[in-house]
Amino acid sequence: MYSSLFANSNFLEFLFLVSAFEFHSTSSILFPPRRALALPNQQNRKTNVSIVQAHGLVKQFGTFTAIRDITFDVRQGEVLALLGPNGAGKTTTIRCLAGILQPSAGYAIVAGYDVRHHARLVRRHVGLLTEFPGLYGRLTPLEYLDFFGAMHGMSPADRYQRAEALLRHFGLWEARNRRLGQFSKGMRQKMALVRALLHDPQVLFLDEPTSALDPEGAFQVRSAIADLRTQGHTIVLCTHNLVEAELLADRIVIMGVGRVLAIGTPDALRDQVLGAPLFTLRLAQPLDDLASLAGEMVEIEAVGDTWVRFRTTTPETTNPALVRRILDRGGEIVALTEEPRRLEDVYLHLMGAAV
Ligand SMILES: Nc1ncnc2c1ncn2[C@@H]1O[C@H](COP(=O)(O)OP(=O)(O)OP(=O)(O)O)[C@@H](O)[C@H]1O
Repeated sequence: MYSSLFANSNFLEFLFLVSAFEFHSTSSILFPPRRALALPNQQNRKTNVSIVQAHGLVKQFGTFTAIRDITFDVRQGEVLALLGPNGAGKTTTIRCLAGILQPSAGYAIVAGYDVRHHARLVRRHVGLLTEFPGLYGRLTPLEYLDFFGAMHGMSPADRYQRAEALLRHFGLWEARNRRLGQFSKGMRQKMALVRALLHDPQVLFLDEPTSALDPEGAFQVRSAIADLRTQGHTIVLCTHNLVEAELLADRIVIMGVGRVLAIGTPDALRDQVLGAPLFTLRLAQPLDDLASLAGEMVEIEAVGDTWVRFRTTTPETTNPALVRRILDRGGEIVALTEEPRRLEDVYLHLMGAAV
């Protein structure tokens, strides 16, 4: 019976919150009071301060090593996406960072606290949205949030004020008197986001927040995350959706099974894995010295009578100069297009190399 309880993600989430509450209720004298509530429309700023630092994290389950040598940081106000195949260790990584799993080796500092030695403090300062969040279907949104706000040690006035602000922000205020059991999946996921944000956490961990949703629900939740990003929330997002990662994340960590393969902005990953931007220039008529003419300015990948495909790291200055040169020689340009360098190609390339 206990094993089935522990296997239930709702129960784990409940433990997560209760343990945060226990700490708060016994230690409020030792630690400073909560920060003033930040309303959802307040603008936060991006800074270079690392609010999440993972150094050589390892997690073993018995003899099985789920993650090894995981190292990255997340700056304040940054959205970092963890991308990787099934079983790569994304959930294990964020569970270690959220203070739910004890790392087997390495260390991590989250919101100023060591996850190994101050897991409860870490849990108090982070919000976690699990892949399949459970809601209590018989409660209304306000009852539900009031319950979890109390768990976090918030006063009744704070609980109501914060719940109202968040429900309004996420377009759920009109549904405040409906039971959660009547909510659509998109609404439920937004409620789970509201709950994760209720105690104004410094870092938000979102584990595949759109994976179980239909396109409309996924759009709603993605928009909500984009809003949070605009406001400067610090977010770690696990996803399988490359478009979502590119849309929402400042930087992306690509994981192979149990380890980090690459980290960077989408453009930096493209440059790193696929090389410099690639362009194709097409002419109306053949131009005799096209290859030598272009070859002096750019790195040619392929060339024909009426076209040339080339790379350059400085397209802003090099491409106009190349165009001028071709026109001066009497060439007639039909098109100059940039070849798409898709994040999917980066991902597949890295997965192929990692096998
Ligand atoms: N409690 C556990 N006990 C034993 N093995 C576990 C446990 N939790 C996770 N694992 C294993 O660790 C590995 C990484 O799992 P994890 O859930 O972190 O991957 P993931 O990248 O989140 O996968 P997915 O994309 O499928 O959600 C998997 O092989 C998984 O079976």
